[in-house]
Amino acid sequence: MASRSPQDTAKHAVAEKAAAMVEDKMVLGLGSGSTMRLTLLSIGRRIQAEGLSLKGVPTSEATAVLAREQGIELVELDARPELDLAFDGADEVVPGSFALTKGLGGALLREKLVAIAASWLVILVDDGKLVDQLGSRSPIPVEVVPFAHKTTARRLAKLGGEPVLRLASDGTPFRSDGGNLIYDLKMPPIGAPEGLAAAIKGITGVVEHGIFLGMAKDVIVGNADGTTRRLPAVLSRVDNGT
Ligand SMILES: O=C(CO)[C@H](O)[C@H](O)COP(=O)(O)O
Repeated sequence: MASRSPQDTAKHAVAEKAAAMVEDKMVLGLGSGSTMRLTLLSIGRRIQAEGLSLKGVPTSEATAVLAREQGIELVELDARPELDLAFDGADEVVPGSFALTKGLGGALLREKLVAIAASWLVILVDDGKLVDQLGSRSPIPVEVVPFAHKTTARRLAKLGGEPVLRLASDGTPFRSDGGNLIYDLKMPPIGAPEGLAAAIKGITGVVEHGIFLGMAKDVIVGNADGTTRRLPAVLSRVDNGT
């Protein structure tokens, strides 16, 4: 077997830890990305070994396919508006506030809808994702409607960053599962994410952005040596965007 990179080791460790939190008959929110993929595989192993009966709301088509393969029954969020537990990855996490950047995988809209519906949102990251301020290692993904998207991008630029239209691997504009476009807003490190989040959301043509505030209840960090640690719980919350 090929040896794992330190980052892969961390992701596997955090996936195992997350899967251990699942209890029989739970309805789960299922995020997207490579860490979630490993988490779904770990949950699948528990389903096989223990016969757990689980339902889940997927946040992307890719997650839907894998979750079904693992034996998780898919349900509509409208049918189960409260989820027992949700797992997701993130692109940046600020320890303490649990402010997050998400959406480099392009699933931020459904991810936010699921995050808001979850009684307990657990974020799963390797420790390279921890930052002092959002915007330090990742742009802020912003999902916009295709109509007049260049005009929307010009308005985004007025917030002080550089919006870059995301392209798919074939060079055409990337489309989200909802058929929208994504601009990656390159910003200097963001001192006050609440203000920026509200300003982005206030631009007509913006569907959603990847700043997640006050949503994560738990952050599990995977380390390169295969251990995991939980970040100390958040004491105060800010607007969760509902
Ligand atoms: O927000 C996301 C997708 O929209 C992912 O959760 C985020 O990009 C982390 O992905 P990975 O686990 O592959 O690093």
